[in-house]
Amino acid sequence: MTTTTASTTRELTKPPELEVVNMTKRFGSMTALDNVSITLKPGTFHALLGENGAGKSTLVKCVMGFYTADSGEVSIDNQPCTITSPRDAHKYGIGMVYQHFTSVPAMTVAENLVLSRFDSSNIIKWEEEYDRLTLFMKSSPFQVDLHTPVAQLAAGQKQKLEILKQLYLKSRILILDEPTSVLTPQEADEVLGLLRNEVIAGNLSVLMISHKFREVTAFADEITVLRKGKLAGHGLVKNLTVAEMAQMMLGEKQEPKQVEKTAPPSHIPVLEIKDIRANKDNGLEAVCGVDLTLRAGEIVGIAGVSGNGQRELVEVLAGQRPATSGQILVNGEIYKATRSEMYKHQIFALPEEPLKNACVPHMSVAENLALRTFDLPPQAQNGWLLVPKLIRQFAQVLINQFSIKTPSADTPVGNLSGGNVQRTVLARELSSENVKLLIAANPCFGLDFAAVEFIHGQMVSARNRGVAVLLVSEDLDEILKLSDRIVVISEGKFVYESDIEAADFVEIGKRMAGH
Ligand SMILES: Nc1ncnc2c1ncn2[C@@H]1O[C@H](COP(=O)(O)OP(=O)(O)OP(=O)(O)O)[C@@H](O)[C@H]1O
Repeated sequence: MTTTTASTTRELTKPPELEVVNMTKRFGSMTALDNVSITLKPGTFHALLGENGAGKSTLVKCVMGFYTADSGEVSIDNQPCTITSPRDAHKYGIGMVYQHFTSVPAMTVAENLVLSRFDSSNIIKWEEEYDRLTLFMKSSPFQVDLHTPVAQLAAGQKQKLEILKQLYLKSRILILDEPTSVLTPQEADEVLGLLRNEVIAGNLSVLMISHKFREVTAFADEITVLRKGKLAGHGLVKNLTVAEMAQMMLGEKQEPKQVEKTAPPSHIPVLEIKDIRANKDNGLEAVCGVDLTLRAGEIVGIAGVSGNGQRELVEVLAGQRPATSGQILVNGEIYKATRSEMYKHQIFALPEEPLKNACVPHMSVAENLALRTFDLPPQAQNGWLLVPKLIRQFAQVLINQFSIKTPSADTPVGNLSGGNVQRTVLARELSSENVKLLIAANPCFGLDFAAVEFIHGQMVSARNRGVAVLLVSEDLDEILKLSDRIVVISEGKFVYESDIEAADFVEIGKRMAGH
């Protein structure tokens, strides 16, 4: 069916069929994608599932022309096509939306849209552009104010802009790589719901990488599952249960193993934050005087939309950013977050963006796993003589225990998939039996469901052993599931606090959105 509307700037023809046939991609001796075929039928919402390292990103990067496949082909409406760059993909109507925003914060929505065009000329006639953009916005499934600088948009609006960019570029096939990881559950539902409406109207096809079964069952028509680089299953969502999808991903049945909290939190304060203030990199205040006491055997969740000061607060606690005023006590002693204090009080931190903040990408998995302990026995003798064999053995235990998918312990950590980098850092930070205070920032970002369950279990077990856990997360569901107490951070201030049983979800959503 072809639909055209004279008053709109969007050509509403049916999207083309995208077919990937027998695609293989190797990295050295490692086969990331092994003879995989997938068909994205016109006007369908298709989810691409798989464990961390299954090959999902490699598949879509081959389709987008970021990588060149070793064999196999892509065809559009049964015509084989050569795609060697995202610009080529765009010619065939294929566009991609990433986990992270790609718009320029200091520029307005209109400027970002015009900038995104591959054919932008050197001279831009703004009046004409605004007329065209206004018409385009009217015909779009959602609207964002054209004159607002991107820096002032909430996360949901920014993600809508990323999608609008693709509609503006007339993409008819949208590839989304975990598009909701930075959104609140309400924002995620809104964005996916609007996309689904476009799919139902026959204006778009969507291929979405996701680890969230809730979103897959609510919005997708069809799934394709990858396992260890191979096609592991395919089917219609309406014919499949979540357990069946999970089984396709893992190759085996997995019963959910929820770790229960065993006792209420103690009254012993471990971390006391008193009127702490800290600046952003640009010198403006990010943390505006916050107070919090975290007790042994307690998980406190700090909820908030990213960019509200939580990253800077975690950096202060982890010794990566100075506080401009205020005081922090750990176990009643003044704490300045030095390495020796962290060691003395057994404080462990899982920062955001672990590849950048907690790993040395060109060093091996084994070396990264040993970063905390390489100079301690038994991995080192006399504090300086490193024993590589023991470092590797120690690494192998953690690789098995945390199911890190890596060709070997000697592979550079920068070559692992996002989820496996995260597992490597978690393995290093959570494996210490002695941890007393754990500070975790978005610990499950990008992890597959089995890994999330495992990490959540580890955090609750740590809590049950008396560890004080500060969980900073943009995933509200995660905070509600794990925390004993919830605090909402907005514009650098704690604007809501409640025991989890008494928490008011509507109020939390409002406070997170800055109301
Ligand atoms: N540039 C690269 N060099 C070497 N190996 C790579 C490279 N990119 C990916 N790999 C490997 O290919 C495999 C598949 O990775 P890919 O990123 O496609 O997985 P994924 O399913 O998207 O995982 P995740 O859910 O963790 O993002 C992994 O084992 C990864 O280590």
